[in-house]
Amino acid sequence: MHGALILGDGTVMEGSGFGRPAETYGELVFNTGMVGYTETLTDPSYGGQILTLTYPLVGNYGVPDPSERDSDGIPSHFESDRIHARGLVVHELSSTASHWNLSMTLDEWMYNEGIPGISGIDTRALTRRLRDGGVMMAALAVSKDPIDVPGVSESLACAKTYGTEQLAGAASAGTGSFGSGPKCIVVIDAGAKNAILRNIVSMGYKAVRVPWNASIQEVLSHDPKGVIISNGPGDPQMCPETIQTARALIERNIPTLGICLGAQIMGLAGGASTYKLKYGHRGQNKPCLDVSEGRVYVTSQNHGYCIDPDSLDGSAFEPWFTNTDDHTIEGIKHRNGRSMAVQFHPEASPGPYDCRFIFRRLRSLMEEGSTAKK
Ligand SMILES: NC(=O)CC[C@H](N)C(=O)O
Repeated sequence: MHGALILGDGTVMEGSGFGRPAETYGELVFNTGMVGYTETLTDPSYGGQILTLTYPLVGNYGVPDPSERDSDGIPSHFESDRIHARGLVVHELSSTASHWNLSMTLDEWMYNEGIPGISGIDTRALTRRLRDGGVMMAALAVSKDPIDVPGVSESLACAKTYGTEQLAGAASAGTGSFGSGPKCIVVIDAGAKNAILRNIVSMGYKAVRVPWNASIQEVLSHDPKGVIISNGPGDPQMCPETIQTARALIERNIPTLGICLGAQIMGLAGGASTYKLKYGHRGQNKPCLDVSEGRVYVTSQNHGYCIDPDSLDGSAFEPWFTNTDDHTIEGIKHRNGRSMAVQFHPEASPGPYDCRFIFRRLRSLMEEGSTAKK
């Protein structure tokens, strides 16, 4: 099949199409992870984006069975119930996928999900372009017929830009309850990954999922011991309802953990501000320093926005983690110790499990009250 990737700066890259023939538009971002395309593509935080992978060979272990669920009813291998990225750009698509739990190839899965992909692209050269020019809107066209590049470029110029779309609402899976623990943690779902639910259940708590725009009354109606504000796509400033609920949780001293988009929302609720990074952090080996303990963790990340460090002065929060590559803020904690937020992904999936202790910090806060300050 024909495939063309057309960037907002006028660059055109032609390759072979795979997945579903379609034309799609989104913010083009790159991820440096070497594995984990199943989890990455189903991560709702990629809503509104076309994803390119720097690792050169993709698809060689296929895709597991989407219907497999664990005993708590949470999908075993997928981070949500569908692919959220709008398109996929790879260098080489493996033609010989093989794995013990493979149920289909990446090409078949993307076809079934209606998502176009392109291979034969020098994704490392493309990544250098994004690092120099910053993330930009792009079009991906896949067709059995030759691509009308000028026509697609024209449509790209009219496409809605990433930052102006309300993406969290579309990514939010709505209400649900998982696990059977006697006490519950409410997850405000702005596009929550299933790994967040798995971590809650594995701590012996019930996970109660509420929509991204749930009011404080709706959250409190579940009598939660704590609350997690989830990851999700888009600009955090497009989520005023979630920011309002976060502010109410902070005011009530309810143990709360924000993750990625949730961290940015917590920051905004506490009086800090956010800004857009030039090309974001997306990968599985991003080093983060715990500024109070002087310890560095290897973290999984996927974000394009960040909390402004200068705006933390005079806000309810202080810095907790910084990124040792570019010194941006990667975590904040409330000055009263009752709420905290991390920009990276303690739930991993994909990525290292080194930061699962963040969930245990929330548990300490819920179970020991204000003694668990860190
Ligand atoms: N993974 C996330 O939650 C992403 C948060 C936000 N959409 C960003 O890009 O910064």
